[in-house]
Amino acid sequence: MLTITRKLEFDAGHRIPDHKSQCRNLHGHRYTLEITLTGAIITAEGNSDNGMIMDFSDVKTLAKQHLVDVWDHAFIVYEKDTAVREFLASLPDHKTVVIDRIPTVENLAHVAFGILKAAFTDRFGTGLRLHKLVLHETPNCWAEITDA
Ligand SMILES: Nc1nc2c(c(=O)[nH]1)N=C([C@H](O)[C@H](O)COP(=O)(O)OP(=O)(O)OP(=O)(O)O)CN2
Ligand SMILES: [Zn+2]
Repeated sequence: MLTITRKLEFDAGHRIPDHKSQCRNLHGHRYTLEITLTGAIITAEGNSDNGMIMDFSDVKTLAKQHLVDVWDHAFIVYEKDTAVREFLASLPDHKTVVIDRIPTVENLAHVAFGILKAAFTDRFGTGLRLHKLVLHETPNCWAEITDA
């Protein structure tokens, strides 16, 4: 299978409320996101995308629009983490993203995959689709999710 991969980075805060150790504290990461796409190579003479599955700059634009700019410098909080949600709500104009699961790297990868799958699927009528997403929480810890 032929794939292309675009890497992007963003910063976000989170906590894992039930964690046995340090991760129950409010803290943040510089996340690294790798988006792997597959699809037919575009063949359209004279077209800027000719010979590409998708222009890397367009991958970046779409990923920023749907995910990266939404999560960058946000605090990502579990909807049932009431104490933190109330605290964040008390801060004027705070950028908060509420998700329906604990923001572990596994769950963030799952949520990100759903968002980006919808954004990329068959955008050009070439069978374009999100094949794989890798989300690094630290240089040593990451989750990978592949289209079933
Ligand atoms: N399976 C998971 N385990 C842990 C997660 C997670 O999302 N999924 N998250 C954390 C912490 O939030 C943190 O992101 C990881 O902290 P840590 O283990 O300290 O990672 P480091 O890379 O900084 O570890 P070093 O020992 O310094 O290499 C914890 N567990
Ligand atoms: Zn963490």
